[in-house]
Amino acid sequence: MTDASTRAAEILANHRDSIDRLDAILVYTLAERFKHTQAVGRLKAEHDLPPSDKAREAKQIERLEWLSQEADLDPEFAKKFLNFIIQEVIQHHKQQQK
Ligand SMILES: C=C(O[C@@H]1C=C(C(=O)O)C=C[C@H]1O)C(=O)O
Repeated sequence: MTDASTRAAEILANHRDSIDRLDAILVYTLAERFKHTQAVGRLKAEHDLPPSDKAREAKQIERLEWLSQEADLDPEFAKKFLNFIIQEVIQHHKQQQK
């Protein structure tokens, strides 16, 4: 291997280490979020509240748009990602009402 390719392999390994740590943060963050949404689902089931709340979601999407711009993240991707999670949460809430 040349010096340049050895250096490139080191840089790649460092980036991948960081990516692995960030993936762990994402998994723990999502798990923590689902713990809270499960608690919200229990509360909704106990008090006969609907599984979804479109007004709350609209506020979250608006905030996310601003946050993504601040963070230099594609806002369309951020919206798709949040929507994907919220749809999963709503399914959980529907299950909790059965
Ligand atoms: C968690 C809630 O239930 C649903 C899921 C949401 C979410 O995952 O952020 C937001 C709104 C609701 O449609 C809530 O009402 O706060």
